[in-house]
Amino acid sequence: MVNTILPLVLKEVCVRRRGKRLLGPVSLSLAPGGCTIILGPNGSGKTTLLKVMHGVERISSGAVAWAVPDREAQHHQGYVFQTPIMLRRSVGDNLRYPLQLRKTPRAVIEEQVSDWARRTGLEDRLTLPATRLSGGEKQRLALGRALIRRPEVLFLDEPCANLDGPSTRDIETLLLEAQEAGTRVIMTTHNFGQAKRLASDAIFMLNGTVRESGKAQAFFETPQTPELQAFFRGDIIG
Ligand SMILES: Nc1ncnc2c1ncn2[C@@H]1O[C@H](COP(=O)(O)OP(=O)(O)OP(=O)(O)O)[C@@H](O)[C@H]1O
Repeated sequence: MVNTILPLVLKEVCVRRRGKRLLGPVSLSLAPGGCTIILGPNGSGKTTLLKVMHGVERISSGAVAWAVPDREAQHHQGYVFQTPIMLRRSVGDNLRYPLQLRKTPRAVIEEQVSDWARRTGLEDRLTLPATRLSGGEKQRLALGRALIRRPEVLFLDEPCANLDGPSTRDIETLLLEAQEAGTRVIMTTHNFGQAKRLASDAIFMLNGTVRESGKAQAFFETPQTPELQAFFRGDIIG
């Protein structure tokens, strides 16, 4: 059992594909606690950065290091995609699966599944095939399935991109509860309102690099670079 897998430190990380630099050089450090929001125009490298941090995008140069060996750090992370990926099983089995992989005792699994079904508002959907859920329900299930393992770090790529107001609020409530329970959240979004509601700190990506970053209040109220000022005005940049 580890105390913490954080900080996560990226040093001069670059990702190149077919001679084109998609990311970098990026250097940053993420300490425990809070929610980091990654903002930036389409194609600025937000998803690539998130995947590099999660260890599923090969880096071309630089270094990515957790406080513990990578294999150990992997066990304490979750990743939620913009389009939720459902197992072709019932809602309940989707929630059970990550705990079964961990060989959690059956009684504990059932207790956890009913707890997370309640938290995600899916308690009357447990026997339904997950593929039949609505978009908002699927995303709540994807989040519940990630959080049921109590990850120390949770990465989310635009989790509310296709959701309406109430569904977005449900996801944000779950994320705030997760933070209170000790999960470090790192998330991309195009929604400024959501970014302000959730961020304790923020990163602005442009052309594959971090153009500006800082604590949420200063970042949103007094952006320093002309590019972030223009982005907040709604100008087309990049
Ligand atoms: N495997 C790949 N091979 C080649 N190019 C790629 C690959 N993955 C991403 N790209 C390119 O890298 C750049 C950054 O993509 P990325 O998805 O990280 O941006 P993003 O900021 O998340 O964009 P969006 O807001 O549209 O989701 C884009 O130009 C994209 O086309």
